[in-house]
Order: sequence, then structure tokens, then C-alpha cells
Amino acid sequence: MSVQQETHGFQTEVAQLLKLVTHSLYSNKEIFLRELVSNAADAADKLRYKALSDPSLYEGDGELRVRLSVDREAGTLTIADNGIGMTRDEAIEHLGTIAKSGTADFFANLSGDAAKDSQLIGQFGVGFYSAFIVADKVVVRSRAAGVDTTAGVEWTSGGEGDYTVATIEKTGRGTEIILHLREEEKEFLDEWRLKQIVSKYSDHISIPVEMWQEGTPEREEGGETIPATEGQWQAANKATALWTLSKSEISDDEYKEFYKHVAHDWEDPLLWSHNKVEGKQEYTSLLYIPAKAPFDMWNRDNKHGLKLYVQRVFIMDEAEQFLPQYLRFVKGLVDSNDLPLNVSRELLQDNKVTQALRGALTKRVLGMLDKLGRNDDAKYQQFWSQFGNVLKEGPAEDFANKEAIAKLLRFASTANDSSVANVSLPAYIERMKEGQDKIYYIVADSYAAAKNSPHLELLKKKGIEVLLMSDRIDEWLMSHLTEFDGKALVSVTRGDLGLDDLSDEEKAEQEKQAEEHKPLLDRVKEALGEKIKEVKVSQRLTDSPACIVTDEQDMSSQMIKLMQAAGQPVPEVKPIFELNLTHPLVAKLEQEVDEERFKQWAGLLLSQAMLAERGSLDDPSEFVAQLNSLWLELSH
Ligand SMILES: Nc1ncnc2c1ncn2[C@@H]1O[C@H](COP(=O)(O)OP(=O)(O)OP(=O)(O)O)[C@@H](O)[C@H]1O
Repeated sequence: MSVQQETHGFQTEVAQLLKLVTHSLYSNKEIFLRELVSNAADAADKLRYKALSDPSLYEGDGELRVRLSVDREAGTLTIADNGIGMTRDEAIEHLGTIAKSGTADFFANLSGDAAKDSQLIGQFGVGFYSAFIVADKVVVRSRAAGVDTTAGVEWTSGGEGDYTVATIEKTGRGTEIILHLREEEKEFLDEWRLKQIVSKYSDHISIPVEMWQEGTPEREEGGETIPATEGQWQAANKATALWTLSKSEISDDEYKEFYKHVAHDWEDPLLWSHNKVEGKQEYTSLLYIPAKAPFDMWNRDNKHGLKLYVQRVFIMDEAEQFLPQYLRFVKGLVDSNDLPLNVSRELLQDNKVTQALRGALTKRVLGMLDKLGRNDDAKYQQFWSQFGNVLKEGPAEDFANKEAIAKLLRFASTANDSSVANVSLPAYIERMKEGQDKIYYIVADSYAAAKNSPHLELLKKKGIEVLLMSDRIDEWLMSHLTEFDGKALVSVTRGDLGLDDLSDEEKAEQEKQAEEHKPLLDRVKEALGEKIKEVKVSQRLTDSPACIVTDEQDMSSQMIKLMQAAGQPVPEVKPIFELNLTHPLVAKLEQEVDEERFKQWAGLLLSQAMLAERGSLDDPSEFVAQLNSLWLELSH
């Protein structure tokens, strides 16, 4: 008997997802079973957790499991669990909408190319909806733990635009998913096939996945009577929580499958680390680095964190207290023996055990990445391309581990001929010139702007390597990273380059020049007035006539741009104007006797330098007017 039947439309994104699922995930269709079993195991975990404080929720049935059964005549495969179940409202919410933040944006960005989109969809996580890869009708019958048997729900959909829900009576607690298999998917009615899939994907799910084993009648064999056996449910998987085993008992494939269950990812992970720790703290951690960044990594509401278990009992998903923000891409679990079973999110917050675990797990992740960086360049590059920009938040967030994080950073460099960020600070230091005691870098708007910046000219000539940075976060990163391995990190667009350590002679020469050309410097300062802070003889240019640099104490151009983009007020910063005395244009300027023309030339050089450094001018029309007027004079 069912009452209160209603039809609902799917959330737009669900309808889109379903269309994609049925059309593009076909090549790996058997994983629908992994996804549904994974959900059943999650539902068992949730019930166990709730029952810690209210054991009556078990209703006398505390052996949590999932059962697979087939009905050949009806052409159905049923996946039934006795986990937490769903109420009518929960079924509508969980099976009719997607709650992930950023979902609409994600769908808006799909390309329409089935092959590409199917990859993305895998990353997005299809979960329950994968049922529609093999079924043209799905019926979900569920009853939540602790509610009356008359408050069950039946959810039915053909995977098109809508679904129906009805209130039903359901004696057993938990969820039953009945798949009406498509004509061409009848292979999933074959028990052998199902067993094979279960042991392939779900061996180490913590609950048994059971299948019905028919009984046998009494029979005679070799003159002996073998008694009849009764039919019974038998587990088709090992049903041991993977992390409780020792490493030597676990194959790589098992680690990978388990990752897909904990991380809700469809792809293999890049790397993992499994550790049992005993002594002052007792815990097991299994930490994974995904191969690809999730679509919503930059979304502020993105959920992240580890699964928390206490003494093998699931406590919560997405416990974000165990790792810092800049490691939010790490997936996996921690199973603690020291936390109380009734620990809540609030209690985790200021807890000593949590703090200690966070410290240890952070070190573990940084250590795992460091090892990868040293042993496998290609894999490390893959990691860096996906998560490098998240890791760059580290030095600002985690002072204690600054040096360890800095070791993991990678940058493009003048030592390479490509924009690939693959130079580490230790590698830079190894290549440093005799007498060089600083690490030089530049932050610009793009790789090309960084690489071709005039500020690099002299360093290039001297064969000194400069790290080239052009990610939005780089300026902020470098403002927190001023030293590595005892060496100062110096921006080539700021203050003094400190090259004097390289050659006393050159320094003396520069001072001499500054003295000799003081009248020129004074005239330029006079001509440009309030636009600049100071005029100096440049020690960094060889080919360009002039450049601007930022005073040590002032905010850099890149930082100003960042703050402007974020709508923040910025202080007015005047640049230091540096002239290259060896450049013919500067020589010409020095000889100019007409003060008006001198002013125009000086203004033009300043505008050029501003353009090269900032990519734009406060008053572009002034620049154009100056340029045109000088051209006209030249052509006379
Ligand atoms: N067997 C089940 N028992 C109880 N609730 C379930 C069951 N299957 C699904 N649900 C509910 O439906 C929700 C949606 O499931 P679905 O598999 O689509 O997503 P998910 O598991 O949350 O994440 P992902 O899409 O990444 O797999 C679940 O979060 C859960 O609340």
C-alpha cells in the first residue's frame, strides 16, 4: 500500500547529470555496484555512530550488512542495506538535488564533448546516479532508523526529468535499491559476475556484501551420505576495514579501490601513505593525494577534511581539524584510539589530541610530498600542476613548517627555456654563483612579462638565475617567504639587488658614475617631480634605458594590483626611477639643453618603464601625446 504519491522534477543539474551518466560512463559500467555498495557502507557507518548514543536505533538488528539479490524473471538486481535509511524528505533532498557548492558553475562549464565530459563527470562524483548506467528504472525503498514502520518512502524514477515519491510501510530498517536492468545489461543478473565485481571493488568495505547461497538436498557421494544444507546469506567480500590491516597484506589495487570509496573519486590516487602509530598517541592514518584537483577546490564552501574514526567506529566525514587549509586536497582517514567516542565537531576544535594529530599528519603529508619530489620528477610535476597553488598558501598559514613547505615549491626559472614550474629552492641554491648569497626572483603578470622584464638584464648577463613567478598568489606567497636555508629571497624589482657582494669594483664604479652624473639625476628628478620618489643609476639594466623599482618598505606593484582587484584601498606608492647610463637614449637625454624637450624625454622614459613593469599607465593619453610630439620634432 502506498499513499501520498507525488511527482517531482529533478534539480536542473541532476537532470543534466543523468543524461551524461547514461551516455558517457558506459565504458566502465560495472562501477555502479561499487558506488551503491559504497553508499550502503556509509549508511552503516552513520547508523553505528548514531547508535553510540541511542542503541535502540538498531531495533534488535545490529549486524550491519548489504545484500545483493537478483530476480531473473523481473530482470531486477536489488541492493539492500540495514543502515541509517532515509526519511521521505531526505530521499527528496538527497536523490533529487545535488548539495555540492559550485555545482551550477561546474555544469555550465561542460564542453558537450562526451569523452571530455565523462572524465569531468567522474571527478565530480556520480554516486547514486550511476545506477542509471545500467537501469532504465530505479526504485528506492527506504526507512530511516528509529522511525515508525509506516513512515517508509518509495522513490521511483526512469532517470529522465522527474521522479515520484510515496509513503510506504517498510518493516526492515535501511535502504533497498531495485534496479530494473536494461535489456542489454542482463549480465548483472549473473551471480558469478556480481561476486567478481564485489571482490574487485568492495573487498575492504567495512561491512559484508552478502549474496544468497542456495541450499543443497541430501545426496550420496562415494557411498557416503552428505546431509542437506540450508540456503544462507554469505559474504562475497572480505569485509575488513582496509586500514586495520598491515601494509604487507594490502595490494596497490586494494589501496586504490579503497581510495575511491573514501574520497568519492573515480580516478586512481597519485600517492598514499598508510601508518600505524603507537606510543604516546595511538592512531592509524591512511592519507591519499588525488591525481586531479576537484572541480570545487577554489570554492570557499568546499567541504574537505579527513574521515574520522575512533577505535574503528566511524565518527564523521570531512573533519577539517586534522590538516591545515593549505593541505585541503588530501583525502583519507584517521582512526584514533585517544579521542572519546562521543567527540563532536565542537569538541575537536580545542582538543589536545586533535592538535597533536594535526601536527603529526601535517608532517606526514609534507614528508610524503618531499619524498615524491626527490624520487619521481614526473609524478611530482603532476602533483604540482594540480595542487601547487594551494600549497603556496602554506608559508603564510603554517609558520612552524615554513621551511618544509618552501622545499616543496616549484618555480619557472631563467635557467630553463620553458614556463614549466619545476625548479625548487634547493636546486636553485645548488646552482648559485660563487659569492652569491641571495635567491633572486621576479613576480610579474605573466611568464613572458617576467622572463623579458628589463629588471633581469644584468643578472642574465652575469649568469645569475632568477625565479620567474606569475601566479596571482605569488606576490602574497613571497611576502611571507623572505628566507630559505639562511638565504634571503630578493625581488629584482625592489630596492637594492645586493649584488655588491659579487664585485667591489663594480660597486665603486657605480658610485663614481652616480657622482659624475649627479646633474643628470637631479635634472630628471626636477622634471618628473611628484611622479617619482628618487632617481638612481641602475645596477640591473644592460639593454633597456630605464626601469622602475619599488622601495624596500613600499608595497610592490603586484601587491597593489592584487589589492585593487580585491577592491581594497591601496596606498599611493611612488617608484624609484633607475637610469641605464650606458644606453644611447640616456646619453641623448643628458645632452638635451632645451628644458621643455628634456622634460618630455624624461617623461617618455618613465612611461615606458611603467608600462614594462605594470602593464598599464595612469594616464595613457599623456604618453601618446609626448610620443607624438617628439616624433614630429624628429621628422622635422
Ligand atoms: N543506501 C543509502 N542509505 C542511506 N542514504 C543513502 C543511501 N544511498 C544514498 N544515500 C543518500 O543520498 C546521498 C547522495 O548519494 P550520492 O551517492 O549521490 O552522493 P554522495 O555519496 O553523497 O557523494 P558522491 O556523489 O561523491 O558519491 C548520500 O549522501 C546519502 O545521504
